[in-house]
Amino acid sequence: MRRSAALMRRAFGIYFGAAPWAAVVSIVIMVVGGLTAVGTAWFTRALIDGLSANDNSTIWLGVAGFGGLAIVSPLILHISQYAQRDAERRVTIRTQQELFTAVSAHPRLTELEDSTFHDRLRLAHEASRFAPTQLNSIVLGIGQALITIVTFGVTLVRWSPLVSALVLLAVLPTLVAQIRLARMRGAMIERTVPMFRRQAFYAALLLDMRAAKEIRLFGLGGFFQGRLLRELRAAQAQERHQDRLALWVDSALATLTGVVSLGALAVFVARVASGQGTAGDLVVVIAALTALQTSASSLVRQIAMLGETMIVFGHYVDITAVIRESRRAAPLPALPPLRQGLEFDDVWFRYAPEHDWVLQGLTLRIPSGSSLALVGDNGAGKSTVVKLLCGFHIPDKGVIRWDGVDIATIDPASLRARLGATFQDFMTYEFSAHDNIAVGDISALDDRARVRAAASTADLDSALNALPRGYDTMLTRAFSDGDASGAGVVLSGGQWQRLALARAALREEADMLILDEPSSGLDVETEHEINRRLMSLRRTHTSLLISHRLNTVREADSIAVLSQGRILEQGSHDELMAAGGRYAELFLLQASGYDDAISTRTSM
Ligand SMILES: Nc1ncnc2c1ncn2[C@@H]1O[C@H](COP(=O)(O)OP(=O)(O)OP(=O)(O)O)[C@@H](O)[C@H]1O
Repeated sequence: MRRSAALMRRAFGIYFGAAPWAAVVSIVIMVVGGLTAVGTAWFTRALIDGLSANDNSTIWLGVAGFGGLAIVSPLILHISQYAQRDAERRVTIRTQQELFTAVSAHPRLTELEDSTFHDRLRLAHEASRFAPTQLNSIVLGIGQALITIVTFGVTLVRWSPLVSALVLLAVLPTLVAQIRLARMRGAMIERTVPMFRRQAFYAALLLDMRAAKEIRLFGLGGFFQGRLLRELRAAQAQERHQDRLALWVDSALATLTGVVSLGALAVFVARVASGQGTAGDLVVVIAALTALQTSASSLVRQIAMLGETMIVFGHYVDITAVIRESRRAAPLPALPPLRQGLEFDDVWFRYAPEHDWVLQGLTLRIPSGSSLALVGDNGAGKSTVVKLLCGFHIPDKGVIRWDGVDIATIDPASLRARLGATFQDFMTYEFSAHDNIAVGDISALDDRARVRAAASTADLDSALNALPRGYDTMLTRAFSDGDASGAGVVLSGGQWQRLALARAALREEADMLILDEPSSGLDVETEHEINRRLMSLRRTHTSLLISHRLNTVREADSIAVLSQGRILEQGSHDELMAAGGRYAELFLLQASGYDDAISTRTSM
């Protein structure tokens, strides 16, 4: 009950805050609308009785009142529709802003990688678009139905309290049934969310430009479409089952209330026939019975919808609670510039309790101003080290220290402001080339010189200048953003990689540079050139470099080999080669590939 009250308060807070005028208009309309039905009945009665009694003043009262309502009622309908739609637009802006602030407010990735969280997020997203407005309409609808019920109820009670009580009691079973049906529907909505989410995933996949090549080459269109339809059918089957149940229950209960109303009508007709009322009275009674029946069933339906909408809106409120929690929480301390170094101290980590350990007692130190290269087999945990360093996850055991301070205890945003990074799975945004680089440090959005300098560091400046609209060229063909020339281009894989490097280079003030596989897609010449430029960047920064191409890591101050979640060996290139361990083995294996190629060429 307390939760329901809190949800209602929140919904009204959003609605009244976003569209106060629409809120006031809708309340006025609710009252006027609630009185319209009884007004129409009473003016009709005046008209009929005036005509029967040849009483001109009563006739004119009936005509004026009836005519006035005939004009006002449609007007009310139009104004209320306008107010409702305008409120919807304003509420959507507010809720979208709130919802996405909440999503971005999650400082770690742990929750975002949880499928249950995504199910709730989908419900919250749906609720954000309709729930506050719908809850407001429902409450107003309930108010309107109650006004109609009370006004007609008073009329009927004057005629026969017993029959009136029976008519109202007949609504009770419907009320109970509708509340149960609403709960079942709420549970059904929660059950079908994963199916609709999958269906949306397949739909997005079938429309995704990046997936288009593989879908066509491997002939996956029909296969994905089949899966999409399978999810949709499964979800719809649950909806259909629920709708059928509601149909049976609603039909049975509607018949019951219909029979009761019919009985009540028979009683009143008999009374008028025996001279205990006028024809006009009978009109009012018929109108009252009809209005009571429709208002009561509308009331019941609104109460049921209230329950269903609150279940969905509850997810919105829970998801956005993170905003208020983060406002209430004491601010975490900010991180000072790196002076001594960064240290992983016996760090253990796994992505979920049911998963295997990825890091098993990792101990590693990167002194300030030095460069450390991390190498190791696929799946050894190198990118995981980067994610922990960026504070996306917190170690299960052990500590990561920045100048001796546990990074789990400081503000993640201040940590990230001190890092420049290129991830292995970097993003390719469907923006212009300029914006694609500027996202690396959004303060550079209007600073063309800084963006160009960063592009130069990644050896990309001349390639971007050569594009049809230079740095303003859209790096996509899916959006034109007002450029009717259709000059959007798609960069090559290596060019994208250089662009991702430019993003990292944009943060020239960052204390630490993290490069996760920065050169895997580069041609040899570019790799050499970029290495040369990055080297100067690395000299001025503390850096962590991850690469499978061991010729790119040999200049690092220290090289650490990661294996089975801990450091197997560490030292300079020369030290590790002299030690003849895993690094030396891998280096010689890669070098022998080049030697074979060279000897094949010279023997030709
Ligand atoms: N988000 C995640 N959720 C669950 N498991 C994950 C996640 N990311 C990585 N893993 C698992 O953690 C292990 C280490 O992955 P990681 O990406 O850190 O390896 P890596 O050394 O960077 O590999 P590569 O050289 O192939 O890039 C892998 O077994 C991987 O399946």
